[in-house]
Amino acid sequence: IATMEDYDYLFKIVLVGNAGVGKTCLVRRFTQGLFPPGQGATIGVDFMIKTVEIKGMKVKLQIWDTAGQERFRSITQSYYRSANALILTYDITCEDSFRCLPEWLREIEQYANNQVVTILVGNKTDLAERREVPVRRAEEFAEAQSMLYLETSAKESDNVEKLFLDLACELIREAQQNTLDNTDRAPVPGEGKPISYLSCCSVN
Ligand SMILES: Nc1nc2c(ncn2[C@@H]2O[C@H](COP(=O)(O)OP(=O)(O)OP(=O)(O)O)[C@@H](O)[C@H]2O)c(=O)[nH]1
Repeated sequence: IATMEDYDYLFKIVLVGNAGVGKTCLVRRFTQGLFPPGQGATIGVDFMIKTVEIKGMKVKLQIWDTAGQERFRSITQSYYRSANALILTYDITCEDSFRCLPEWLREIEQYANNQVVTILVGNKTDLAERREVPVRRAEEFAEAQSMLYLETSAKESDNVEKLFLDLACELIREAQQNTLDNTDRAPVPGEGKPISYLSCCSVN
C-alpha cells in the first residue's frame, strides 16, 4: 500500500534561549508573516507548522517554541530529545542573554540527540544602537562550538526566512548524507533522491 505523504521531508525544529529574546516573534514572523504587539511570555511550549519548498522538494517544518523562563525548564527539556535542529537564541541588546549561552549548551548536551544541528541566532538587529554583544564575539563563540551563526530581526523581518531555509537545507543535506552512508549498494537509477541534490543548499 502506497503512503500518500504530502511532503518529502519532515523536520522538527526547537527554539531555546532566555525569556524575552524574541523566540515567539521569530516563529510568528516566519509562519504568519507578522510581528505581534504585546506578545506575552510563552507558557511551556507552543507549536507551529510551515511547509516550504526547496529545490522542488516539500519540506514540512514542525516548529516548537519553548518558554525561556526558568520555571518551565523541566517541561521544555523533554522537547529536546526528538529535535532535528535547535535554534539557540539570544538578544544582541542583552549581554545577559549571551552570557547564559553556555548554560543552554549544557542543557542541549544533556537532553538533545547528539546528531542535532544547532544554529546560534542573535535577534533584534533593528536595535543596533543598543547593541551589547559585538558580532565578532558571537561569531567566535559559535565557531568554537561548531554552530552555525546568524543575526536576525523578527521586527524588521531581517534574515528570518533565511534562518529557517538555511536550517532546512542543512537538515536535508544531513538526511541525504545519512541515507548515502547507510546504502551499501549503488543506488538504482530512478530510486530515491538524485545525488545531485546534495549540492543544492548553498543558500547565501
Ligand atoms: N525591537 C525588536 N523587538 C523584538 C524583536 N523580537 C522580539 N522583540 C520583542 O521582545 C519581546 C519578547 O519577545 P518574545 O518573542 O515574546 O520573546 P520570547 O523569547 O519568546 O520570550 P519567552 O516566551 O518568555 O521565552 C517582545 O516585547 C517583542 O516585541 C526584534 O526583532 N526587534
